[in-house]
Amino acid sequence: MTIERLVLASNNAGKLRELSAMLAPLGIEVVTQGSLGVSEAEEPHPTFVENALAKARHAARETGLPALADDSGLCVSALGGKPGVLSARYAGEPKSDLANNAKLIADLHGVDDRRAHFYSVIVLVRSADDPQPLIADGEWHGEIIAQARGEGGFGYDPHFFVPSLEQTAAELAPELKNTLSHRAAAMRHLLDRLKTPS
Ligand SMILES: O=P(O)(O)OP(=O)(O)OP(=O)(O)OC[C@H]1O[C@@H](n2cnc3c(O)ncnc32)[C@H](O)[C@@H]1O
Ligand SMILES: [Mg+2]
Repeated sequence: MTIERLVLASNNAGKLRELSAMLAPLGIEVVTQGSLGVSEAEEPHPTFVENALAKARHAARETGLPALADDSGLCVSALGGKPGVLSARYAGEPKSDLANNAKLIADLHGVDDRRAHFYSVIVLVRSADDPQPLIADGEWHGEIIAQARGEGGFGYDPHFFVPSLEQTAAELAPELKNTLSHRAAAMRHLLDRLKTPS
């Protein structure tokens, strides 16, 4: 599959930064859906993969370009996998990282089991009705800590502690997060598939 230009189907500044950095070495021209005036896609589905597909198809339909979307979230063991697909709006509307983190920490008050993982599905469609979308996923395991640490990243990163590094995702240099994260793993798998002729 040869792609010269694609639209990033996300309105999340943190994600756009990370995805753009990961795609930079490929020599593909990357444009954000915001710069092309794409309307906000619905994300009504119970699974990450369905929401990622919906976002990618929507951006491809509105721009006529190949589109890449990420649907991701934080899955906390003691909360039965929540906030999961609802991670962006865990504390309700309007979306707020601060409010989401406050709710997460309140929900885990007094809970010993702090295990959690981030999950990302990245979907690439060549056109809105592409019958053969490229789909890849990745996970990143860690623990939720009550005290926020670090200024980097976005979303739940200040509370996502990686024991092997003794740092939160927000304390990691962006280049390091971009090699270790759920999104990095999904992107690696996707790019492997992209390189395979079909
Ligand atoms: O749908 P788009 O426009 O891409 O932006 P979004 O923020 O709504 O994205 P999602 O619907 O995929 O929701 C993902 C949420 O999961 C959280 N999240 C995902 N990846 C994360 C990461 O790398 N670090 C911290 N939080 C993350 C964060 O709260 C995101 O808002
Ligand atoms: Mg979203």
